[in-house]
Amino acid sequence: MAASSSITTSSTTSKLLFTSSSTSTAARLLPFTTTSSFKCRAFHFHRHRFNPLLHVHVGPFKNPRIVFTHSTNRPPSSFVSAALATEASAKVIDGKKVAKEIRDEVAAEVSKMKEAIGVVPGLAVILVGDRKDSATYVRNKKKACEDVGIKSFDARLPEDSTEEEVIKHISGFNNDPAVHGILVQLPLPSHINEQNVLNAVCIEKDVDGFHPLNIGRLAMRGREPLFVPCTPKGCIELLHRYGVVIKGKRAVVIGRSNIVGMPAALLLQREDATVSVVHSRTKNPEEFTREADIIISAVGQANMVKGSWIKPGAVIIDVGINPVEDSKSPRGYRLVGDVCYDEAIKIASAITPVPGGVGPMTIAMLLSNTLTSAKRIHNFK
Ligand SMILES: Nc1nc2c(c(=O)[nH]1)N[C@@H](CN(C=O)c1ccc(C(=O)N[C@@H](CCC(=O)O)C(=O)O)cc1)CN2
Repeated sequence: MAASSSITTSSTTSKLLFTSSSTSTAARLLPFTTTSSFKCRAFHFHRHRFNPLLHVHVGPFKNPRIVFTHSTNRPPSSFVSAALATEASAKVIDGKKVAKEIRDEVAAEVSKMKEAIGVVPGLAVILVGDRKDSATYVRNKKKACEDVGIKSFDARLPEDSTEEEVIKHISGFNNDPAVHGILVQLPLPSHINEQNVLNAVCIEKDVDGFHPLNIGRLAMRGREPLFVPCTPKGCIELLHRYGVVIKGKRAVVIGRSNIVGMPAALLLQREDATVSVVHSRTKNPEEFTREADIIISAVGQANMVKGSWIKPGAVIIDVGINPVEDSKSPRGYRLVGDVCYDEAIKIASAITPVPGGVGPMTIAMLLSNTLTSAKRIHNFK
């Protein structure tokens, strides 16, 4: 296996620029990134600069691929072009497809439960304010519930609602036996204390897994959380379903948000990976990522992770969903991940696309958590 240091970066002092807030889910919640040139150049630059020797490597997915090894000897140009012509690309981890499989599995279980004990799982969603993206996610969650036979309840509260009003709605759902899962769509308007609100959800119905008791249990050896946050759970589920071995591997999580980065790191550790967390204060993050067998990136910086940051054969889970200007797109923008996909696909052994990677898994995991909750509450195996 080629040393990852064979692909170096031009900057020796690079630093992450993303904003790491306790609540943000990376770029889902960030404004547009303006990227004049969206093509990633670092890879091409280094490829030519180092005239790397190329050889075939069989990665975890038995995909023949090209691995770059550092050499000062210039290979014959015909060799280079022949090798480039056969350049293999990473396996694409299809989150949309896996999410559909999970939704089908949940639908079958929901119908079995209804038939056996007459109970229909119920999910309550609280939306405060009128953020368009949040309204879309809530609508998608409602539709996903309908599709699998979960009953959905919702409370839509105005932007200027008080914390007490939000908590009153949570209490109503806490006491409603038809509701097995409760989630408060994030982010909340800035005048509302998110911690107070999340603390008010009873842990038995905390299908988002954001209650401090659930996170605390996730962090402790020998303790089990009642629920695991949906996006990080979706990342691990993708790794499992694609047969990626986690045990004993080096994993790097980029970002330390409460919603994704921090729980993703805890989950990887529970799976016996050796985990590093790279964040906005990390100096030279690429020194960590280049050692990683698995990278989960959740920072919200379009194309921040270059090909040169990636160890050949690594598995990349890209949680970032970043809108970048694109005049050719009808919406005027398109979505890209934190990882420079065009570069990474040539170096990694497997990678999630954006869109269609981790995003759809978030809602599939929510449905699965809601079903688990209803089963637990009604002691249905
Ligand atoms: N209470 C919560 N709030 C938020 C969560 C959460 O898990 N719980 N996560 C995000 C938003 N989110 C769900 O709420 C979410 C984000 C993105 C997707 C998704 O499927 N994305 C698509 C692209 C969609 C598009 O085209 O715009 C994809 O990646 O393919 C689903 C759910 C913040 N808030």
